[in-house]
Amino acid sequence: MARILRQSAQLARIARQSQQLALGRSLSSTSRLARLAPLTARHLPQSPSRSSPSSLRFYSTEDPNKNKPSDEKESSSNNSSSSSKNNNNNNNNSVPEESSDGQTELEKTRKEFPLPDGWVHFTEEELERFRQFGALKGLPQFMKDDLNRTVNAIRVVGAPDELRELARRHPNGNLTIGEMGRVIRILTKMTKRLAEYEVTMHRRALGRDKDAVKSKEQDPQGAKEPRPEEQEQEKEERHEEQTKKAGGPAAGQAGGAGSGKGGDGKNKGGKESGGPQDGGNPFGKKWFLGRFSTGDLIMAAVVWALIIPYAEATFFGQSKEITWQEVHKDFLSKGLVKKLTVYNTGKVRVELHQDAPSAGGLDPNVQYFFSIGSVDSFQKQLEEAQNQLGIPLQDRIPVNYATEGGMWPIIMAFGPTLLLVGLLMYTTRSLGGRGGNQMFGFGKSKAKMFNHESAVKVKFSDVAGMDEAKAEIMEFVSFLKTPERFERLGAKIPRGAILSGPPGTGKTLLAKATAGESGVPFFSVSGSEFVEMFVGVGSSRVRDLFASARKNAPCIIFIDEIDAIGRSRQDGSRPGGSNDERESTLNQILTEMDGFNTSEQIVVLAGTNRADILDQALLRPGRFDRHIYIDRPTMKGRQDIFKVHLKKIVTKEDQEHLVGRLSTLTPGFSGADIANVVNEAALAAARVNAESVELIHFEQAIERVIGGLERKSLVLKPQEKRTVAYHEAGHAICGWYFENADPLLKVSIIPRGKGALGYAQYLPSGDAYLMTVEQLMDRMAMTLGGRISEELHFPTVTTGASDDFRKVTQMARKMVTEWGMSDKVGPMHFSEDPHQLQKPFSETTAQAIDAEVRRIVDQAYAQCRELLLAKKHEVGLVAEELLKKEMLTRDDMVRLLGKRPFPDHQDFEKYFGGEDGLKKPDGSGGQGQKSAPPPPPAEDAGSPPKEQPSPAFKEVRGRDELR
Ligand SMILES: Nc1ncnc2c1ncn2[C@@H]1O[C@H](COP(=O)(O)OP(=O)(O)OP(=O)(O)O)[C@@H](O)[C@H]1O
Repeated sequence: MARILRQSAQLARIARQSQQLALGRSLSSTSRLARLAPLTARHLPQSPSRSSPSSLRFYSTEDPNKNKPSDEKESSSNNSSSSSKNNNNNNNNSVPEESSDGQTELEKTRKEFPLPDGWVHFTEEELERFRQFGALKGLPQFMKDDLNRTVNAIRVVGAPDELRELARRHPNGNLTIGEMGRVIRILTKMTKRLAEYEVTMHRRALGRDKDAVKSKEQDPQGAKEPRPEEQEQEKEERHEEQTKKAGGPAAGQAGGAGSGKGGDGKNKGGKESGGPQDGGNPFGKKWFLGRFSTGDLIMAAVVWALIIPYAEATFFGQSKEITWQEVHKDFLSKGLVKKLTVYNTGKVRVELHQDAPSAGGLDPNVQYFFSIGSVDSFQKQLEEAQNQLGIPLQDRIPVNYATEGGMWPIIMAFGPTLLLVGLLMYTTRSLGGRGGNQMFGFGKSKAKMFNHESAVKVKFSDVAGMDEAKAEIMEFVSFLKTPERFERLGAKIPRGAILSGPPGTGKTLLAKATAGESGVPFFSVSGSEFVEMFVGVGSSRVRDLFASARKNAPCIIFIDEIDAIGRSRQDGSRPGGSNDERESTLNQILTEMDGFNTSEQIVVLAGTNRADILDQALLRPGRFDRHIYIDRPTMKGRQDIFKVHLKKIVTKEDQEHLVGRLSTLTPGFSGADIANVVNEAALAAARVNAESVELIHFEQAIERVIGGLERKSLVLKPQEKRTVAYHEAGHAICGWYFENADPLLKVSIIPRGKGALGYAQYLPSGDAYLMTVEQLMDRMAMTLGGRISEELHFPTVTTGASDDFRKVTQMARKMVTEWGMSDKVGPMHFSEDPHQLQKPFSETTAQAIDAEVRRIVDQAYAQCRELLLAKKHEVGLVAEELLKKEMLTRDDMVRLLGKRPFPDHQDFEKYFGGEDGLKKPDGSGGQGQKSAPPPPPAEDAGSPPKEQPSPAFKEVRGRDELR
């Protein structure tokens, strides 16, 4: 009961605060909670004992004054009033006093607040006990005040009988969860009633203030010495004012002299702000629940249930530990013991008969207990003692067994569940992100928004070598900047553009530059970020993305790698094709793009390497109206891109010549490759502590980008090295003597990258877009040069030519099936589709194709063998030199073989000094300059068939390929 009353103290405070709120005071719920918490937490460390008192000793169901004569009753009442006043001189709220008509103020007020059904008035003894708790050392003053106010208020308004019954049933505070719920309900009722009471008292006090002010005005001379209560009142006002100054919760209340007995909630300055204007109840159920959520109440109840038992032990448990001998001698032998309760903690509580304290000269307020070793030994001892005392069997002392520390069973039973629920709530909130209205925020778009002022600094000048694409996309910029220019003439602005092309060609860069130029927000998201394992998340993210975009219009949305979601919906037949989640995401994009009108000024750009697999619905006019294909840069484009990136590094090389030479060396390179080469060159220079980046560093970088790292640790056996040298020499001789072969730059037997034991580098004749049959035949013959050289110089052949055969066969097959270069098969195109089960040609055609492919390869073989037989000596020369030097440049070749019998192409002549060595136009450089590599294999699945034969970047594979 004491505990429950303590809770009422909190409730009183809440009620009072509620009243303050109603009067215009602001008191946040956090401060309320902050004030609730110390009530329990601050006092725990002071607990010397944890035993609980028997509530029966403090409370009874009957009013102790009930059977007393009325004058005695009144005096009792008055005594307790005065005692309460003495105990707490701040206790100026609702302390009933005797009125002139003989009725106590308490009785009068009680009449105004008739008890509802099931409510009782607490006895003075019960209330007094509660006040004692307030007087305990260590309790902060504000809590003591609250407690006293609550006691006084409860004294008038009463409390549900259930509360008393609960307290009686559970003196140790071990409530079940169901009972805790009941307590919450009871407390809610009490709070409401207490609040009503305080408001009434407050109104009454206000009325008295007004009267007092009036009488003062009438009798200005009649200032009297203030009564003690008034002095106390003023004292409290001063205290409140100080609190206000210190930023306390009672802000906004004007100070001033008040008169009359009073409620704490009285408006001391006579100035009421925001108070209830009418007679209605400002603390109606709705209001109450609005201020204190169910969560707050449950929290309070849980804290109460878990912590209060300790507080109770601290403040109420005037307990005394005694020994078994004392129990035997002073209690059992005198027959004072009514019951013994054994707790799981090894303590036994001694419950005495009602009249035992007086009979045995004991303090009735002390709870006695003793410790036992084990339950068995205790039972034995007790039995022996009772036998010894000759207590008859029927009068033996009953022994109870109970669990102490009410919180532990609850924690053990409900702790894990509560923890789980708490964790779940926490995760929900923290993952919920903005708004948190969607489960875990999965449905939130992951698009990053760049603000033009901060993040997107890219301009069109940073994007080199794609003039047509830039011009095309410029229109979007003008639309975002000056939409009226287009709308005036009734033109509809394209809603979006698909930027497609091989990887690293600057699609993202172009989109960023568009945002940078137009100066609008830029939402960047990758198609794969819409994909989640949960169905519906993708479309939800699309919705969220477009909703954010609408809020920030005008703006640009850029969806990179849109093929992750925009793949054709008919592709279900393909492995891993049909996917409901992907399709619903795509549908949502289609819907959103239809949903905004052209005046909304949202431009959607999308980047992909696989425009060919996109759904047709995405590509139709009205959605992605523009298709901008961004190819690998041309010679001019590469020069421009090199210029952009060279600006960022320190080099003293002649810019014009450097750019030209590097661009010549890098046909087929994308913008990203070029950026990488420049960066690698700077790193190479830094590695050797060079002052600036030189040409050699660039060429090393190109070689590294193409061929991978040199593998110095890979040591070949002498015979293997010899085979590799003759193999590479075969390629080099072919490249030197076939007219249509690409000019040779370098031949090496230093292993590089993955599996390449040696390689020959050639420079393809510029940006070749077309190839003749002769070029193809020479290239095939040159590719077969390695194996044929092995045949001619060794008794056996090796596995090293496998990759060469693959390339040759592929070229020959394409000549027959795609390029119409076979008379027998004719001008036909049979594309190879690995997913098609049936070939798109008859068996006869298949045989014809096979025969033609074989014929072409045989022809190339014969052509190569003929040359290498004729140049067997030269092959030997080059191979032996290679074995000596491991790497030969074009100069070495000229030295060994003389000038190449055919002129080289223009760019090669210009930047590599033709056959006279690697001289720059100004005469510098020349001898000793390392040559550069060819472009990387141009096998891009998404680009239109640019079926140039892959460059002869030789890979000699090891034996493991056979496994
Ligand atoms: N035309 C260009 N001008 C200047 N730099 C370029 C150009 N193209 C590419 N780059 C460089 O390459 C980098 C990568 O380019 P970007 O990310 O735009 O390629 P992408 O086409 O979007 O590639 P992917 O298709 O793989 O996403 C850029 O950051 C830039 O440094």
